[in-house]
Amino acid sequence: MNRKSLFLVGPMGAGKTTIGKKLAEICNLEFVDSDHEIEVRTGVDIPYIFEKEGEEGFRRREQAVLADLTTRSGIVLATGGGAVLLPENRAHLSARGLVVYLHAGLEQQLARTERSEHRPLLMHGDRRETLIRLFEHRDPLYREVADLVVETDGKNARQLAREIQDALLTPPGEEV
Ligand SMILES: Nc1ncnc2c1ncn2[C@@H]1O[C@H](COP(=O)(O)OP(=O)(O)O)[C@@H](O)[C@H]1O
Ligand SMILES: O=C(O)C1=C[C@@H](OP(=O)(O)O)[C@@H](O)[C@H](O)C1
Ligand SMILES: [Mg+2]
Repeated sequence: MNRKSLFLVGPMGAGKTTIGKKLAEICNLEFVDSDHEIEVRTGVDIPYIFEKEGEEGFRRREQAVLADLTTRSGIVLATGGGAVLLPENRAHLSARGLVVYLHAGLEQQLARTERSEHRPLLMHGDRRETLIRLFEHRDPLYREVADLVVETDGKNARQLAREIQDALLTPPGEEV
């Protein structure tokens, strides 16, 4: 088994957290979610960090956690949607593991972020406008770091986990 870690990137609602868990399960790897790790390390939730320190404070904490978690081998890491914003994060993601960009169309992003009390960036203003603006800025950054781009529209989490497993973890010589 390839012990290189798998890093999932993509917009809010792409399914990074959900598919990451499934993927880790079927590949027998440890699952880690950077947002969850930030919450464990700080003892508070992400909306609280945004409220007290703004997005800038959250990005500093995210940067520190990613610098640490990307050094680990044999994990599936679900990142947050903004993990690719800082060049240092992109460098770590590219250099230290296999990066999977979970792509989702706007309608899917909208449907899957309907319940987003824990996503501060979607709490105010028009969710559709926000998702469009973020995606225009970030899509090129996701593509820049990706070893593999996976379309998530119309597929369930189990199918997607299998698809990624087949694409990345098939032992050499056993490809069909
Ligand atoms: N492929 C999928 N098909 C249908 N629903 C999905 C899919 N992936 C994720 N979801 C649902 O969308 C919501 C957001 O998923 P989540 O894993 O939190 O996304 P992310 O971590 O990328 O923001 C969750 O309610 C999850 O159950
Ligand atoms: O897109 C973003 O900037 C963010 C995405 C969130 O993670 P998910 O993509 O897992 O929802 C979380 O890190 C934070 O609310 C900011
Ligand atoms: Mg998530």
